[in-house]
Amino acid sequence: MSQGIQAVPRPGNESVRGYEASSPERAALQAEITRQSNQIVEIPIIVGGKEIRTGKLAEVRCPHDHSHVLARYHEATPEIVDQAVAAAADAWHTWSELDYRARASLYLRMADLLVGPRRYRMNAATMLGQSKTCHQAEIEAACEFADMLRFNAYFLDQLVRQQPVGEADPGVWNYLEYRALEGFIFAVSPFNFTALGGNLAMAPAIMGNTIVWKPAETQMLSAYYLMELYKEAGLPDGVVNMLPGHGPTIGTRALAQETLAGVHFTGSTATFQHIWKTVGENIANYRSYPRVVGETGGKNFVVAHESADAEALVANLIRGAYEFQGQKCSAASRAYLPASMKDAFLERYLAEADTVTMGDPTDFANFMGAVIDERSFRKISGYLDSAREDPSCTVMLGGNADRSVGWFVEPTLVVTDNPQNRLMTEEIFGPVLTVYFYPDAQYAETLDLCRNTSPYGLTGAIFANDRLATEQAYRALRHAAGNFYINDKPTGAVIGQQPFGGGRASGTNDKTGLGSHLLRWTNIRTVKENFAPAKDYRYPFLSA
Ligand SMILES: NC(=O)c1ccc[n+]([C@@H]2O[C@H](COP(=O)([O-])OP(=O)(O)OC[C@H]3O[C@@H](n4cnc5c(N)ncnc54)[C@H](O)[C@@H]3O)[C@@H](O)[C@H]2O)c1
Ligand SMILES: N[C@@H](CCC=O)C(=O)O
Repeated sequence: MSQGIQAVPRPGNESVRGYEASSPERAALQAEITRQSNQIVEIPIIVGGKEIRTGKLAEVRCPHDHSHVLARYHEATPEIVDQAVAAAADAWHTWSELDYRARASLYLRMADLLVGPRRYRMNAATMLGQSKTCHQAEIEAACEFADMLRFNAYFLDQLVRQQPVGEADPGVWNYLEYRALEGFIFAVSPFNFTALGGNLAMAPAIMGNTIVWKPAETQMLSAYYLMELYKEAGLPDGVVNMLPGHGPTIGTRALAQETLAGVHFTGSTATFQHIWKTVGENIANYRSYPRVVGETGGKNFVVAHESADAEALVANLIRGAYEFQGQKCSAASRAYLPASMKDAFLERYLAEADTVTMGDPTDFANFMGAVIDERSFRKISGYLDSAREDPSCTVMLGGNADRSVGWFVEPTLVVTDNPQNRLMTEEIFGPVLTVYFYPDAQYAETLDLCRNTSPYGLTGAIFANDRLATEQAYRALRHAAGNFYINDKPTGAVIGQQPFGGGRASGTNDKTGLGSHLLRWTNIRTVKENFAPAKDYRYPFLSA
């Protein structure tokens, strides 16, 4: 455990670069975008550090230019899942035995590599492959993942220092050992955050666990570069084994393994519920009870009180609803605004939203790119059709989608007079904000309505200047959001500052960015050493 070693330094958050015109970072990023645009990467399966090619290839294309192929990846088969589990088991013997200080040190080095020489590679891959602007890529693929690596090293160090607090009996020494779980962790990541692809594997790995990682199909380019980063930083082979391919094919085989020790998932609620159910059905076949940690969807709200600052409300709704095309689990998706504000709000919102630019995100003039793929495009288009056809809805802005070059969906504002409309209750995962204007006098009822409308509990925000109104919302919405914002957008949580996650249908709320998260990935052993063991079984009351 080496608690005598100097503590891991307390990290700060990595500074976000601005990419202003003629800045050196803009030039460097543009050069890297050009380089990556002019190649097609062949992505292998990586198991035990070895590259495997099945020849069954799938493509990664630019969402904003779907004729542009960026990469081809080899799809894993069920037999390769078995090989990955075996490779993880092999690596476990050395990785889980390694001193925690060595693992922490490796993570700090990895973070420095990421935001140093590999920064533009990760950002460019995220912009091209996931259609993020330079800002959206920078805040997560570079800065957030570096923060995750550094804070996890710090949290690990803090955790192993947590030891029994009771005063030991004379002649006794008690301590805790933070062991790896016995088996492998199945990490499953979504398309929308490169940093999550990283952290879903690397958070359990820092506790000595070894990982079978299944990235999202549409995130494969940045996923591959993450594997390159790990190798370059000196991560031993087999600690993270990457399986590109079809979710259910890989998932079915991985969840059937008797050595499954945990699932670390982020993605949709439906997929997580399926995984949980499968784990439940297989429970008698596992060697231990797998830890199941999952963060899923949201239907995130913004409530404004009549005292709210209208300018701040509009700016934060536009950012919260449309940045990264609304494809954040935290995106503002439903808003409850006072009727007295309606005309002024709409006037300002429409004028501001009219300046929002959409197109190829590698053109630095654009605020938005395209949604991730055809499946997503069709799903969001269905909601736009529903808004147009439903008499309780009026499309005030946008409402159109264009698939001719890329998967583009216009930033959309819908006003509804039915607060139970599906646009107010279901996760859309696209740039669609629906607003319900409530009678000003019904603020308390509206808070109840907001709390009870959706099955999710991820993020939400209150905009108010009146402190009593703020407190009323704080109390009424206590269980409606795991991340609650006051006069701020409900997106953009920062590691170490706003630990992230939600309850209800949104997940297990184990809070990424909080030290206690690592407790889910360790199997603590309590050790009592007795320097003067009893030599007579009789208690004092039995002696003559
Ligand atoms: N709460 C959070 O922190 C958070 C963060 C990011 C994204 N999300 C959510 O993620 C969703 C969007 O991401 P997505 O479209 O990639 O989600 P998704 O559920 O479609 O896919 C997530 C991952 O699960 C895999 N998968 C699918 N079926 C599987 C199966 N049967 N077994 C194992 N793996 C399987 C996919 O291939 C992918 O890697 C949204 O609902 C969003 O809210 C939540
Ligand atoms: N942590 C991110 C959301 C991640 C989900 O997509 C935020 O706070 O906006």
